[in-house]
Amino acid sequence: LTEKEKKAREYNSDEIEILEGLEPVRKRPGMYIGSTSSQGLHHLVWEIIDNGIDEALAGFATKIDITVEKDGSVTVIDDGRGIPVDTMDKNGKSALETVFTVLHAGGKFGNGGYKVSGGLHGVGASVVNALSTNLDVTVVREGKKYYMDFDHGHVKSKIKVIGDAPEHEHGTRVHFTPDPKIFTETTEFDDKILNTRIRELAFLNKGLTLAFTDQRIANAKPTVYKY
Ligand SMILES: Cc1cc(C)cc(-c2cc(NC(=O)[C@H]3COCCO3)[nH]n2)c1
Repeated sequence: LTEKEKKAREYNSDEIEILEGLEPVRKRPGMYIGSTSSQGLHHLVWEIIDNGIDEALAGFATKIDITVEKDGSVTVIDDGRGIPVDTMDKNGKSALETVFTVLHAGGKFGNGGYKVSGGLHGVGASVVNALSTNLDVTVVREGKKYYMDFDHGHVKSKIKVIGDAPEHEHGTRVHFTPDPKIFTETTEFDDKILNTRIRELAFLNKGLTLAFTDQRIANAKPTVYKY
């Protein structure tokens, strides 16, 4: 086979999906997050938190922990059911991978009802993934701990079981580093912006606990919001 013939043969449906999936997001980020200024940067956190709020609205998550890590990356953890990890018959990928690599892939709403809160259970997750140099996700559900990570939205390591978990432990942890090639104004999170909106989200979702910790500050303690 000539190189040309090999290339033609390799360009199969997987390529189509990935190109369709996230390339447009990196090409026109403003279409998906409004802008690539500080406001767009913080929108990444809102998208991930919104998915945790959807899980709380569904009646499963009671707490969402948000942390700015020392290196400026962000970790968000909820105690919901955990994003499903089983393989989707549609594309042979795990539901977890699909949520982070396919645009508009999100959770169905129980009663099929229309969305009332922000996100659509995962629609924003793939956008955050596309605009991050690295994103890793850990899911604890049904007695097992699953892990996978991504590089600029592309799968870096496929889903794998990294351990067992007690039956009563469950949830999702998403950790991401915004891409400085996209967020050219700043990739530095502002804890006044974060605290203000996180407090607002706690007020809007009474009963849900949101805790914020800024690890860039020495001996930082969580600020807990609950109404
Ligand atoms: C059943 C089901 C289906 C889908 C698509 C997402 C979820 C889901 C999604 C989340 N959480 C998230 O996406 C983010 C929310 O912030 C904490 C880290 O995980 N919890 N549960 C659950």
